[in-house]
Amino acid sequence: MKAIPVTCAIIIHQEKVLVAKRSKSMNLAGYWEFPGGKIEEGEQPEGCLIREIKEELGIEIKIQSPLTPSKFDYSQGKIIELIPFICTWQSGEINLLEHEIIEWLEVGELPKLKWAPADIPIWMELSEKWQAFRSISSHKQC
Ligand SMILES: Nc1nc2c([nH]c(=O)n2[C@H]2C[C@H](O)[C@@H](COP(=O)(O)OP(=O)(O)OP(=O)(O)O)O2)c(=O)[nH]1
Repeated sequence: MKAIPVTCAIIIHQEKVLVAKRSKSMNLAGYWEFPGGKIEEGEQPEGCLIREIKEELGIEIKIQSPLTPSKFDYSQGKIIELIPFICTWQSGEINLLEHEIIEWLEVGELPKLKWAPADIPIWMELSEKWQAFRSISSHKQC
């Protein structure tokens, strides 16, 4: 069965990570994820992610580096291949256009969330590599 490619953004700002809770209108409601979405035909993963983050959060991001994709079989033939990228916040103000809430968390707080299953290997890899990414600089000033 072919996996559905979905990109997601690990947005790092001031040594914290943005996490988003899926809203009632979404599939997997109530689960936490890294924002992003499905790659459309003819799209590259990076272009997809920039588009999705603008659509979901209303901000511009800069893609910094990829992490390892994670495949999860949600059953009934629905396999998601989640393709993560470390990103920084370039410009714009966050506006929740799809998610219920977002939080900025320290990496050590990530295990406490009820995660969409495909995301678990991704935040684990992020935790392992955190020293390399924690101080990644953002153009966005608070
Ligand atoms: N954006 C995003 N989606 C994720 C993550 N983890 C995870 O399992 N998913 C799943 C949820 C969805 O089934 C799919 C992404 O679809 P989407 O958010 O673009 O669109 P959707 O709600 O209409 O999806 P669907 O109802 O067709 O499944 O990937 C994640 O970290 N970010």
